Amino acid sequence: MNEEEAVVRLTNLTRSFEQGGVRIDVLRGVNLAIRPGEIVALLGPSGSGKSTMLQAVGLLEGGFGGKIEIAGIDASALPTDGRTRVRRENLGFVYQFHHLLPDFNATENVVMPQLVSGRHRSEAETRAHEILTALGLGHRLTHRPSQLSGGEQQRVAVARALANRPRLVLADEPTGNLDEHTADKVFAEFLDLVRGEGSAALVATHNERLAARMDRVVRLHEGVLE
Ligand SMILES: Nc1ncnc2c1ncn2[C@@H]1O[C@H](COP(=O)(O)OP(=O)(O)OP(=O)(O)O)[C@@H](O)[C@H]1O
Repeated sequence: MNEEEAVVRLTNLTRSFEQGGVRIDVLRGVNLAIRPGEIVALLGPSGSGKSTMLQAVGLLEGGFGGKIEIAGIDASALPTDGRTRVRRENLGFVYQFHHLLPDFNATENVVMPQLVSGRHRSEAETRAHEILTALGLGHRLTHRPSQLSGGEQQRVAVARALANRPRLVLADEPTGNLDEHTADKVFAEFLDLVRGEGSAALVATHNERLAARMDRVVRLHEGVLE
């Protein structure tokens, strides 16, 4: 893979935390490159640093050593506003808990990030309806999160993450809060949608079964990928 090809390229990524005078080296030199459209499972035991790694790639926090390139841009070298722009233009996020805005309905939750990115409202609404319908929520467009089931809430969160057609979706246990049957269904829909949109994804999970459905599996062990 040449430099231009990677959606994300991590080179010697490190992160340490200090707590009560004790230093923990969570990431000790992580290297990873993800191709456009490639869906990668990130496995590792609890506390191995999966969320920390996603935070690094998501440009959500500082304090990391090494290099984080997103779509060929060295984001680790950018000031905060530059990182925000790279994040908005390239990344979508799905978390274990949906983090939807409680006072806004499903459509509005999916419209919001598009408005922030400068899309016109009518276009954003069309896109929200298209993507929510693709996820089987055509009959739930005006429901608020509290009026939706857990699986439906998580589908709205998936729609929100994909709304801006991100090059890379970052997902942290995206179905970890759902029962097994619903998790399997929502996860299959998530994968279909990501594949259909041609986005790449990095998905942290404990679930080997879900991991096996992705294109590649990487494992965090003692601060490095194996
Ligand atoms: N802000 C912080 N301050 C101190 N330690 C932290 C901080 N954030 C994370 N850690 C530590 O870093 C380690 C990795 O945490 P992280 O949440 O990345 O693991 P994880 O693999 O995502 O775990 P899980 O699967 O349980 O979600 C843990 O030991 C955690 O306690």
